[in-house]
Amino acid sequence: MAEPILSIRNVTRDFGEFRAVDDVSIDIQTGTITGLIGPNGAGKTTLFNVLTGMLPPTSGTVHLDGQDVTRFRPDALFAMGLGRTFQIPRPFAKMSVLENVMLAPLAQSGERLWGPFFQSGKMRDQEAAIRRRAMEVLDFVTLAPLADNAAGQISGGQMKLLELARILMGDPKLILLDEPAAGVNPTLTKTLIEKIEELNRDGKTFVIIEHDMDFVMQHCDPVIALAEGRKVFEGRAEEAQSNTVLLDAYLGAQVE
Ligand SMILES: Nc1ncnc2c1ncn2[C@@H]1O[C@H](COP(=O)(O)OP(=O)(O)OP(=O)(O)O)[C@@H](O)[C@H]1O
Repeated sequence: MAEPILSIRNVTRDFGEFRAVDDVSIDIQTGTITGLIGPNGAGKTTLFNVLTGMLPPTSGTVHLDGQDVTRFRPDALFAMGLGRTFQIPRPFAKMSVLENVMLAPLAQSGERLWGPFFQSGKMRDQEAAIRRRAMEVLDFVTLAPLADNAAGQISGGQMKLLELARILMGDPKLILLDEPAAGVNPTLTKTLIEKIEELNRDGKTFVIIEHDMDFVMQHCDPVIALAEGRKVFEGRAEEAQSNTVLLDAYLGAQVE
């Protein structure tokens, strides 16, 4: 098998005495849409935060494309092709949808990368190129008609599409989505799924945290489950549904 795009080895993350992620090892294969499931508090978002450099692991390693990126900063990882969205989108509310997208590479790749352009006389050309690219990605995520609207005024589902547009500015090869369908109406969820599948056919790899089991069953393969910080299942979606360890984990979490 080809080298995994992301290799997570024995990752543990403690908050004081509490172990939120416990010795997790996962290989994400290039070209897959992996579903990451598990009851509330299982450690899914914490694992994303470790993978994207927002939190250092207490121990363990993360390799991206074979390179050890453990403790790399989010902007460095974004520049290397790792994009992520958040459970709760947080656009700059007063800025337009287009401006939010135009800011993405500046805010996330850092001045190091873009600084020289802005110091040179090419600034205006550069801004026009960023604007063109931003309109392209807005068009792709179906938000072009809302380009001039304030980002704070669009719906929650549209904000999720806006987040996807922002990370697409970096042309990521690996995209981590945290609950993309949560709180999104069925029409926009359908659009989001179509876009994910189109990007996937184009070669982009996805890891998706999602509670909606229909979504996971239909669109994710493989499925990985965490419970109380540990990996308790890895396999096909159909197998997840009848896995007793996993069912116990969900029932246990409900009882608590
Ligand atoms: N910064 C933090 N400080 C202390 N505890 C934290 C912190 N972040 C997360 N935790 C704890 O770690 C555990 C795992 O949380 P996490 O958000 O990763 O779970 P999750 O699987 O993403 O849950 P959900 O599905 O509800 O989003 C929870 O018990 C949470 O309270």
